[in-house]
Amino acid sequence: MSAPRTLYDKIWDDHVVSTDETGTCLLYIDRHLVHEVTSPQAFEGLRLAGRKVRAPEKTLAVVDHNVPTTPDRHTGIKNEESRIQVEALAQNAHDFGVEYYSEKDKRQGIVHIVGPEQGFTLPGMTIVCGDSHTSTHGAFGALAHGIGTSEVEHVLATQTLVQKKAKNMLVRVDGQLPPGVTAKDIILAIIGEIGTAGGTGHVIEFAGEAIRSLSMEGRMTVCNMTIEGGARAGLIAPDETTFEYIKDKPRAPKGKAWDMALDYWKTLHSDEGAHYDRVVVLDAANLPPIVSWGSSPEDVISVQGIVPNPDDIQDETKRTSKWRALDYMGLKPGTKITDIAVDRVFIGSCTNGRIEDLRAAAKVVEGKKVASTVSAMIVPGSGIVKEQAEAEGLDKIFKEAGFEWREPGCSMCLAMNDDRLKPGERCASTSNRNFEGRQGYKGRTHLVSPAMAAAAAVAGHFVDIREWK
Ligand SMILES: CC(C)[C@H](C(=O)O)[C@@H](O)C(=O)O
Ligand code: SF4
Repeated sequence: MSAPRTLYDKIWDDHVVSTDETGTCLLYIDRHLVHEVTSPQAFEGLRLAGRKVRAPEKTLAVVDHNVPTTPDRHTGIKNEESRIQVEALAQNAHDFGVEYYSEKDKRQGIVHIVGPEQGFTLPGMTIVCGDSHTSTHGAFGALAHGIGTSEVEHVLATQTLVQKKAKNMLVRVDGQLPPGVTAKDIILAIIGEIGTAGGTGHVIEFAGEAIRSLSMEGRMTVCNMTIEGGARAGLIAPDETTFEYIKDKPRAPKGKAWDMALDYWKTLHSDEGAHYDRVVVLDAANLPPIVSWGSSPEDVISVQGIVPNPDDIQDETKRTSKWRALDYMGLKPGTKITDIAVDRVFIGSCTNGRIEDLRAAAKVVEGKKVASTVSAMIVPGSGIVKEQAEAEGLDKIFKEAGFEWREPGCSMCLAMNDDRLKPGERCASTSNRNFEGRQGYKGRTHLVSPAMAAAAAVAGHFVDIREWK
């Protein structure tokens, strides 16, 4: 009998092409997702070296960060820099024979939402993208890494990646989530617990009853933010929920190929007794809805809590940095979270821009109105999500409540397109990053779940979704 292995060990072993004397490996890459921000120099490198893309059929390109999300976007991109990046990807995809979803394609959207919904993301695969939130795809039991631009070029040219193996970490979330508490709250709580460096050097496998009970959308939310916890990647073993999600997706294996794939996928779980270098255990039943108060995703607290006092922190560097965060956020220690008023609400991003997220938000706002002091928008994560939401009438619910209903893209998750906060504006956001300037110069971000963001839009301040009527 061979030694028991973790899910990470298994996928790793199945993809190692060669190992050198230092332990550095060449890994075979099954899928490569490409967006406009991190690919122009990579394609240029290929061009200069006279190289081709090694496996165009394993590569998929889509624009997301720079595309406008306003209904008039078919008239073209006004911002010069954004337009150049988007045009470059279109040209590169054409020149190198890579499938490409432009902003006019219904399948366009945020790269990490598009991959899974096309069945491009499958269990057991190695998946890369020049984007840190590639960890999202780990929800399918795929080993999914974010990579840099020079690595994008390497993968385009060779379909391999140079990697050293990371350590194994297990995060087990036992029990069942209480009503009103979501996958977003799970991952925010985990990051609050382990800190933004907590996963450094590790691949995190998420397991336990609460994780198993999550839908694929919820699992993607959890794996998406693994990167905010410092880990190389996040993983969840595939199960019936996974297979059910994948089954009819356009690029999923069909017929005999499906049966064979399923046989393999069912072996993709950690063996009994497999070794983890670190184990963290949380109890889902104790989790509240969570709100971030500072400028790091580890700065989190229960919605029933108060803004903490940095003076209670022993470590001086940390104390100074948390004071700075409070100053940036315009908050005082002791303020009740539910007394914090918001100016903007953003529901979208690769963390929470999927259909289930929009359903959760719509349920909260149905028949209600966005507060007069708040400007709020919903940005579906992809054209497919948008179409599904419209088929269910969610767009009407949102529009009647006073939300803007936008076209798909990264939007206000990061200030790289026209959607951004003005200096001093405070936003309840379903995205994943809250560092200074992330959503716009001097903008203030509070990370929350879709239901919590929706409730804040209506109330004008944070409210405990568990008490929502
Ligand atoms: C622009 C891109 C390289 C970046 C990332 O890698 O994550 C972006 O998606 C982000 O979320 O900050
Ligand atoms: S939605 Fe945000 S986090 Fe996701 S890829 Fe786009 S910018 Fe990055």
